[in-house]
Amino acid sequence: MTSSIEEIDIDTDEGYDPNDIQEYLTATIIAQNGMTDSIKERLKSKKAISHIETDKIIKFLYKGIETIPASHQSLDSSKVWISFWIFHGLDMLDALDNYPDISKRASDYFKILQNDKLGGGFGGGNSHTSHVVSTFAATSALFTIGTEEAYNVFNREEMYKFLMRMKTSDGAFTSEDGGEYDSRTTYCAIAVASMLNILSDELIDGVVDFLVSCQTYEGGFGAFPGNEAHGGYTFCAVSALSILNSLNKVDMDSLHRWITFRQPEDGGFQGRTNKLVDTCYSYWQGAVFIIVQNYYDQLNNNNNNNNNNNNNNNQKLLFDQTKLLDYTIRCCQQHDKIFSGFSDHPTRNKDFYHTCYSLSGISLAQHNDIPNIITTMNSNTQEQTVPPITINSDTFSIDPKSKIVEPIHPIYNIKISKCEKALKHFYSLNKIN
Ligand SMILES: CC(C)=CCC/C(C)=C/CC/C(C)=C/COP(=O)(O)OP(=O)(O)O
Ligand SMILES: [Zn+2]
Repeated sequence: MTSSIEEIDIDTDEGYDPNDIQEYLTATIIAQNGMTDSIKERLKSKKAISHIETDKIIKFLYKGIETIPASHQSLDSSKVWISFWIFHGLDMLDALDNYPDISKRASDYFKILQNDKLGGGFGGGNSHTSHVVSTFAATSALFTIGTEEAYNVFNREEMYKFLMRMKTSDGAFTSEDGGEYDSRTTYCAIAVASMLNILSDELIDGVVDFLVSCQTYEGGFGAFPGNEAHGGYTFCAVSALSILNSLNKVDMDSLHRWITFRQPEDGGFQGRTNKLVDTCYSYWQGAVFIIVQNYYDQLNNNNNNNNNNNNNNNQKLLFDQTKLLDYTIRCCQQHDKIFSGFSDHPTRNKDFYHTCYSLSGISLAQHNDIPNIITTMNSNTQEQTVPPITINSDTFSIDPKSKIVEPIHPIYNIKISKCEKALKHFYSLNKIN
């Protein structure tokens, strides 16, 4: 096999065999071959454990509540995100609620981050101006804390004014006053408004058209019309369209095809064509698979004139759940004597972001029937119905003693029980518009 791009002499065709596709080596293909090799190596090494090191992960996350490593200094504007990654990671392992004083400490801190006398919304760090993406992280963190004290932090009237101020004339939302806008900022605004029961006709005017225009010829969605399809932005566009009940406007077959090709034989998900698998996409792309599945399920139910949301019990998901668990748990769990957590790739260090989204992806892959949650917990009613969610039995073939991570809502990435409780709370309050 040719080992570098330079060795291919295209002009003379020397050494070029059109039947051997391995000859077409590019920088990204070489990187992918390296990734496949590092996965194979990892699977042979003692580091490849097949159970989730629950206690050590909890220790890693607890430590993060008290001390942020000096190396995270540059992430000052992401304090709100670091809080969410840690809280949600712990919550999925059922280790958040008993942490001493967590509700009061988090609520007091998030009150400081909320700019309710300065135009609404939340900043990402102390004294930061409001940002739509930080506001989504703050909302998710407080939903994850899940107490009345946490819910009472929100100033919904000011939040509504903030989101209305962020609206653009083409149906998107800017990140902040004078900031950029894309499918990500638009999802964050729509998700927050639907979570807090402040979604009005005026707020959503034009949003569906903007999001639909971000779908590319590949089938996935980009940040902006004409941008390359990417898993993060596809999650954002498809989730927001699902909240707005408008997935019928999407070229769903093309999206389905695109997302199916995002799980190469490495087992994990890649964010875009020809790029490396990475554990954060276990959630971003995993959730897209589930939203697509829920869309087809609903379509089939409607075609069958059947009003039950779904009749298939123990319905498997549209991706290879075992392979995703294998990549995430065995290849990317980085453990030492005391701590454990997840990295993006087999040869890298653990961090809070990948620990949160790896556990979120594991949660999706360990459960079947999760698509039904989207239909029954649709954030526009106080009547939340939690459907039966079955455990994917393949998870036990990887390790019979597997820890089952708590099931999450695929669109909001909040533990189901916390999501149900918060939505009931906010949908019992007056709608603001
Ligand atoms: C709700 C919310 C804030 C969602 C954000 C979702 C989002 C845009 C995630 C993608 C972030 C990410 C890892 C980009 C990597 O691009 P890269 O070019 O470094 O990596 P690649 O090679 O995997 O594409
Ligand atoms: Zn990543």
